Amino acid sequence: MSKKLKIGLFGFGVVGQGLHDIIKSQNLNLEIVKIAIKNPEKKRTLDTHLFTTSHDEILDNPEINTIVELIDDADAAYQITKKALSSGKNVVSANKKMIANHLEELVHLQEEHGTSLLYEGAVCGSIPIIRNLEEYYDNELLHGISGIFNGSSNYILSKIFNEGASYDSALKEAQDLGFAETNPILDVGGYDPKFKLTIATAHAYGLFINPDKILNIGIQNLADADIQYAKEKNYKIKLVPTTRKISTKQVITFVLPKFVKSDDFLYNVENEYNGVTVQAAFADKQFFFGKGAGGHPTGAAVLSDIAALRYDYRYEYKKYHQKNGLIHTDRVSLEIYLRYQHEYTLEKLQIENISERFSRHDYKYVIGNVSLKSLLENKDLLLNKDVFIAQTGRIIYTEQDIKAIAEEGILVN
Ligand SMILES: NC(=O)C1=CN([C@@H]2O[C@H](COP(=O)(O)OP(=O)(O)OC[C@H]3O[C@@H](n4cnc5c(N)ncnc54)[C@H](OP(=O)(O)O)[C@@H]3O)[C@@H](O)[C@H]2O)C=CC1
Ligand SMILES: N[C@@H](CC=O)C(=O)O
Repeated sequence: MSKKLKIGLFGFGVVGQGLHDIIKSQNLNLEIVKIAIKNPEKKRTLDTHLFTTSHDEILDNPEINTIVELIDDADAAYQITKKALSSGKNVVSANKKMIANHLEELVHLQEEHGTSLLYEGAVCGSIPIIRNLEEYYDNELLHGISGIFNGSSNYILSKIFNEGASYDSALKEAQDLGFAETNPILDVGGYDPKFKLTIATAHAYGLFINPDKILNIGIQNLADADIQYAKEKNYKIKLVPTTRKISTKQVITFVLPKFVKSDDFLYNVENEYNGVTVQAAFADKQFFFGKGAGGHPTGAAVLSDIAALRYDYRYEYKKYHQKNGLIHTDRVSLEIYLRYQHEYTLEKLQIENISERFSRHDYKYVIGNVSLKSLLENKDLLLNKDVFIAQTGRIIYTEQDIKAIAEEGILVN
């Protein structure tokens, strides 16, 4: 018989309410004892006695054995999670920013206190990618993961490409539908998919990478000229995070808009749907597809984690404990499309091997190669409204680069 879960829920917004809807529609061996919210004046759909603004009223309640953390404040979420794990309560969270920024510490806290932190809902909503990476793929065989990890930016891109909508109206719709983060720059600026990529990389390769060391360029500078360029070539633009093993010991990571061709799985992933492509040595390409945002899809992933706790499930972080000697490096070049205004941008980024160039007073672009290191070092330049960058999908490195990284042990963790 599975144990009864007595839940303290933090957050009753899009995901908290989505989870509640699912729980009440089923006969599960669990009870939500109390719900913490921020604003006591807000009208609620449940009895007021269930709500509190005091975190400690939940965290110090010995009857509550499980914390479900679904708030939109990463700092407060970190404090809640730390206290809960340290005091013997298991935690389910969907807060990718909090988890990505503190994962290594949270892993140690779980080990120290024999507690469990599960977060399937934090990465690609309803897609069960973390448990698959954790349980199924051996890192020797896993070449890489990439995909669409952010529902809001994909929603915006779908509306722009398929319906000719404006960027601003599509963003407003994504916000109204509850897909966007409270600060939507996290979505459109590629931060949210970067946090998800950080977590996925920990489970894929056992690497805890500081998110600040991962390049994230988003879609906020996308202009009509870029859309027209993509359409003329029959491409769609998608925001694509990538983690890739470039040798037996080296891993690269980045988040960039990408020109996606019609034969790519990602081409038909539209609106708030996400897709994760896993490339493995023998299984070859595999593709996971599902809703990446929204109260019910995310609530379903959170409930799956809650259910797993009834059977004492915990992530083992096997690849981390294997001490596989993998290092995170930025020593590769990427082929990119770069729209720019001033020649200075090309010089500063050190664009090489330019294969295509167009220059008109109001629209200039090149297709060429740039090092990931240079993109990271010049991120401020790339945020300038005059600049838009998209990867073509070609990653360039030589045997010499790989040897040099191995010899120098260059780490960007
Ligand atoms: N929306 C989505 O599709 C998805 C969201 N997530 C993640 O899930 C989490 C929740 O997102 P979402 O439901 O959309 O956010 P919402 O903004 O809809 O809801 C946030 C909830 O958190 C409460 N809250 C905020 N700060 C505090 C605090 N300090 N103490 C107690 N309660 C607090 C708010 O209280 P009040 O009601 O009083 O304002 C509100 O109920 C975020 O981490 C998000 O990144 C993950 C996957 C998908
Ligand atoms: N803002 C996020 C919500 C889910 O993680 C997204 O749009 O994907």
